[in-house]
Amino acid sequence: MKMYKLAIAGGGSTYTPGIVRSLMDRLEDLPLSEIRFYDIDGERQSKVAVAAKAVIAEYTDSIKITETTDPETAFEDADFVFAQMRVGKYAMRELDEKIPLSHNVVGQETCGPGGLAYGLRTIFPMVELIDDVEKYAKESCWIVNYSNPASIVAEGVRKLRPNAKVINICDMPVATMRNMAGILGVEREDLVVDYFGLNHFGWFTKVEVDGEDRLPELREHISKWGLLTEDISKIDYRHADSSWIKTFKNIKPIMDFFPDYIPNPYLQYYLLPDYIVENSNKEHTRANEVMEGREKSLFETIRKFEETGILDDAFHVGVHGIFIVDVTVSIAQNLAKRYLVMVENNGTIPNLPADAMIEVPALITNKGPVPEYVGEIPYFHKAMIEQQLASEKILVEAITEGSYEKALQAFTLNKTIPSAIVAKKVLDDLIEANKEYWPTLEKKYKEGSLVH
Ligand SMILES: NC(=O)c1ccc[n+]([C@@H]2O[C@H](COP(=O)([O-])OP(=O)(O)OC[C@H]3O[C@@H](n4cnc5c(N)ncnc54)[C@H](O)[C@@H]3O)[C@@H](O)[C@H]2O)c1
Ligand SMILES: O=P(O)(O)OC[C@H]1O[C@H](O[C@H]2[C@H](O)[C@@H](O)[C@@H](O)O[C@@H]2CO)[C@H](O)[C@@H](O)[C@@H]1O
Ligand SMILES: [Mn+2]
Repeated sequence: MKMYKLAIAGGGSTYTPGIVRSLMDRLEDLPLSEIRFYDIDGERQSKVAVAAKAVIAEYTDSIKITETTDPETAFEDADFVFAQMRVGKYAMRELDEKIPLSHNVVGQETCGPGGLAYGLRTIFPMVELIDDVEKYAKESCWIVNYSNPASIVAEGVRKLRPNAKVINICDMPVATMRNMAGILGVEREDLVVDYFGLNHFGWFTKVEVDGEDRLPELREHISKWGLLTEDISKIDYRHADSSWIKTFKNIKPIMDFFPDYIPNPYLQYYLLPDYIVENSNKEHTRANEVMEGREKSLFETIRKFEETGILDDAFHVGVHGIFIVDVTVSIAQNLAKRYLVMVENNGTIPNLPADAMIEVPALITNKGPVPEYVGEIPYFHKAMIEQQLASEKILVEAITEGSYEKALQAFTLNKTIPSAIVAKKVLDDLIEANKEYWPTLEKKYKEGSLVH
């Protein structure tokens, strides 16, 4: 039996113990001889590894476990690398959210200026990770990447390391399908969906169960409750925070306006930005909620385990862990299972640029994802996608060319930002906050006098 060596980059992530539990649940499909936890923050890594090891010990003692901050130790001879780095950690996420909000612009970790800022921090570390993996791991090694902002990361990788074996994935579509399945009273695996867009920027165009169109029923439900089960207590606890409840409820106003397709919940930031800002607490954002919630409870669970040997059932698997393992099993066993992932367009959607990194259904094989033909998309969605795509592509050019003007274009083009004046103010504040992380963005031209 083939045994795999797997490394988790960003091993100190709050998601690590849950992902490890998903891996343990699937050992028959993905037998592991080794798991290596790799992080640039050794202290955080070793604390989180306490929990991850305790989870593994519930299943087996035959997996070699390594914790390291050394890329060679992490990736040598590896078969798979899971990437889940948060460059700048929650401290920078908080600024990505609060700086735009201070200018009355959406403050979000992956959408709008916060996402662009996070992208500017993440592309070069991602390229470094790819280079390390290529240097040390097996030639067949795949990087399965969750690191956000996935859309910008995918574009950066496409441009800077076009031949890298990286598959960029996101759990938002599967989480959305989990809610759809709950509403329809079926299993998520029973849904057959069509979907197109960019990451955190797409639409479900078909939802079928056993060949039957269930979109009309979902439309009807959403028009009353949004994309939540009628009984909110049934919701996955990862999504029980008020911000996630509001997010799933906001599918209702979006579909009241545009009932054709079911939007990815993240479209709220582009279609309802003024409403989102009005309803945001500028002093207490999602980063605070996560630090006070998921992160705090993880470290408390670890402390309790170290003191008492009792491991609370805190490492819920959820769709996040299930999905990354499903994708990996499909690669490892060449199953060609159909999942929504990011791929280079190349004609899948003929009326979008061939070099766009789109999110669509694809068959996941050991040679990578093979996208299913989508066909032309309507003008409204095409126009929205192209605006966002341009913002993300120009941002990547800004990084590679070190260009302030291109960064300003990327911010100005983003639909969450009302004008170039606001774009400049937000960008300048973010440059100041990201001094440690961003490449230098040179100004080619002397600044005009109108903008203060
Ligand atoms: N694509 C998706 O749908 C999806 C879903 C959930 C989370 N995520 C992403 O997963 C990541 C982890 O999220 P989290 O909330 O658990 O964050 P976290 O801060 O708890 O964990 C991230 C870890 O990455 C480490 N790190 C930072 N830079 C690194 C580098 N260059 N090399 C190696 N490690 C590095 C940090 O030290 C930290 O331990 C984030 O990027 C988040 O956006 C993506
Ligand atoms: O605000 P956070 O850190 O809680 O979540 C941000 C991430 O949100 C999405 O992932 C969800 C996922 O949809 C859900 O099923 C579950 O696993 O929790 C995740 C975190 O809430 C999104 O897809 C990611 O890109 C975000 O990083
Ligand atoms: Mn995502």
